[in-house]
Amino acid sequence: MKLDPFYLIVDSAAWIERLVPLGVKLVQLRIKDRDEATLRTEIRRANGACVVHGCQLIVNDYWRTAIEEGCDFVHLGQEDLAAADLLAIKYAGLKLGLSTHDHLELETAIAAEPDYIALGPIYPTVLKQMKWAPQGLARISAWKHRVAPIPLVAIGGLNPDRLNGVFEAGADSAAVVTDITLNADPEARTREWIEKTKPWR
Ligand SMILES: Cc1ncc(COP(=O)(O)OP(=O)(O)O)c(N)n1
Ligand SMILES: Cc1ncsc1CCOP(=O)(O)O
Ligand SMILES: [Mg+2]
Repeated sequence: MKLDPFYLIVDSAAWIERLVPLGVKLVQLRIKDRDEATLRTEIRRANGACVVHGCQLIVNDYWRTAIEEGCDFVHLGQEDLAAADLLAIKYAGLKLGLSTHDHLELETAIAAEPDYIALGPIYPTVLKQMKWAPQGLARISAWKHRVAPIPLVAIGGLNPDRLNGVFEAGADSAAVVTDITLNADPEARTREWIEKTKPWR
């Protein structure tokens, strides 16, 4: 499976409706701490916008609601995976992306036969407190060697100036949150990401 090299991650359907029409082809809805009804409405809205614009939606964490809302791709961290019903996810035909931060997590992820594996944080991130030190570019190459042909996603502290480095190290896709959502001009920054990831498309 080929992943788009630009992987946007946002926390609301409003962000998806705002940025996906610019040409984003791979987006994750990463919602935290919202009630079930809001979550469902957000997933439904996000799915609608992605269908209209031919964008692949990936729902973070909430795999049951994703199935119920007709989505086809979920992202799970290691703790999410341990609590999830992997057979139900596969039986429903969902594609699956998994987070990894160390070798043990990598082997756990490979055993689950995912559709991509993410490695992070590559650089320091301001999005959330991480237990792991920044992994660096050499780790991407080591991961690529182990996971291929499973696509590899790099995440954490990425910006347009760091893209050449992560792709040359072996990443298939670069995921981003705050470089875009905290940018003074998210639309212009999104266009810059689309442009700079073109050579790997
Ligand atoms: C592409 C991608 N990579 C890693 C993560 C992190 O997932 P997780 O470890 O479950 O942490 P939360 O995002 O749920 O806080 C991700 N969401 N996407
Ligand atoms: C969720 C997550 N997992 C590893 S790094 C990260 C945060 C990525 O956010 P940003 O692109 O703002 O550094
Ligand atoms: Mg999670």
